[in-house]
Amino acid sequence: MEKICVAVRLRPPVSENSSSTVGSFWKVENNRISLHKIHGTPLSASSHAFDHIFDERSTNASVYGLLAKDIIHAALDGFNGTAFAYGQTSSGKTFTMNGSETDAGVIPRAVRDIFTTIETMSDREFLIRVSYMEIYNEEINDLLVVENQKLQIHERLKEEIVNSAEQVLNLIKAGEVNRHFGETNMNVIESKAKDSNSSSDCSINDVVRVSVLNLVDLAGSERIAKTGADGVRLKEGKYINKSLMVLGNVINKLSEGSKQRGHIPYRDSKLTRILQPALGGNAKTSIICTIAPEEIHIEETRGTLQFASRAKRITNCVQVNEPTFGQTCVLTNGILQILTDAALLKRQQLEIEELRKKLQGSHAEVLEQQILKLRNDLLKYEMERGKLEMELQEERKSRNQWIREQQMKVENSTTKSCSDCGTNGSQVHLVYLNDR
Ligand SMILES: Nc1ncnc2c1ncn2[C@@H]1O[C@H](COP(=O)(O)OP(=O)(O)OP(=O)(O)O)[C@@H](O)[C@H]1O
Repeated sequence: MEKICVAVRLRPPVSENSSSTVGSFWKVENNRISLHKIHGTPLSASSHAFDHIFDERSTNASVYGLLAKDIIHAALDGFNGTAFAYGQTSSGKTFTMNGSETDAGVIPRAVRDIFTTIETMSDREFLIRVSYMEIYNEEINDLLVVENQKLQIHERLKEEIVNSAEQVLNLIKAGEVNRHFGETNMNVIESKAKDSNSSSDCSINDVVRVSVLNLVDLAGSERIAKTGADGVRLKEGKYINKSLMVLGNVINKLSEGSKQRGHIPYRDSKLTRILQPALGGNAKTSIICTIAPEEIHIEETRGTLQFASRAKRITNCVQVNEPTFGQTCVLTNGILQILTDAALLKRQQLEIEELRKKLQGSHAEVLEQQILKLRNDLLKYEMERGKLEMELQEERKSRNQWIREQQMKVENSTTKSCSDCGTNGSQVHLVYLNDR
């Protein structure tokens, strides 16, 4: 059992003067953030402690080091991992996940870290697959394939096999063009110990570890209220809010004690279905909640801090994704399942049945083709035979005709020369005919 790691990051004020003209401000002390009255005491109801708090001077490097690095390294060891940013619009989610020109965010740092770490892990070989998608208006769009739009949760996203950080970053850049709002970036990491061919038995070295790493940049949670959106934006806001509302509900439920919690509504939104392993499931998870320091955002910030406090109470059940004795892992659409003995047996029976059907099918097909070929050959021979028979009859006719002519000639000449030589005319015919 492992608690979700939750941090809060305060972005710098938009204008230098904005914080000095207000009556209250957020103060960061160690791992605690509190709302203070100017020249006054902290408001006790607005004081929260988290795993980490990053003030306005923090860098993406420090956020990555304290919040994401462990998850990325654990993913390379076979654990599922998720890191996502949550917060109101313009509070710094994209700055944290993607970064800026001068300060790369969690995603590019993670991608680079994955490949540099793999270099050092000389005892294992890795297969890294990347998919990149967004959830927009409660629909899943594949950002790597423009035609793959409005996918169902069970439909496969394109997974690109990659072998360098640059390749992944280029894919993200290309996918960015197709993007609307909220998105999920998913890396599937598969690894196997090297030199595992020593025995024909399934040794521990043959075990493949498959882990899924989700790096998620969520949309802002309050578009309708703050932007006065209408039309398409209103629809977007409605769906984005639905995803985030369900995410809030799931976190609320999970934060309650296991006895009270009851049904967890993961299935109520695409986002929570995808994040299910990260929330109360088998994954190491970090959430970075971004907040704005300005007084006009105090209510939103309170909401974000409440979300963060609840998330902090969630425990996940984290285990490495490799089959233990009697178990096998299968990966379907990025969701990893570990099969028990019974499930494995059933699966194998189905596979055998399927193979048998295929085998029977293919055998019958081969026989049918052979029969068809034999039939064709037979037909061909019969036609040839008919043709030859006709030719033979023609031949016989013309020979008989020729024989008759020769007989007549012979008879004539015999009558004429019989008295000269006394030769038997029929003998000449026979020899001639045999020579033709
Ligand atoms: N920690 C930070 N340090 C410096 N600048 C920041 C920081 N956080 C945010 N900013 C700046 O604040 C602005 C808004 O941030 P950002 O776009 O990341 O917000 P967001 O939460 O992703 O918004 P949205 O929900 O609209 O996508 C950007 O100009 C960004 O560069």
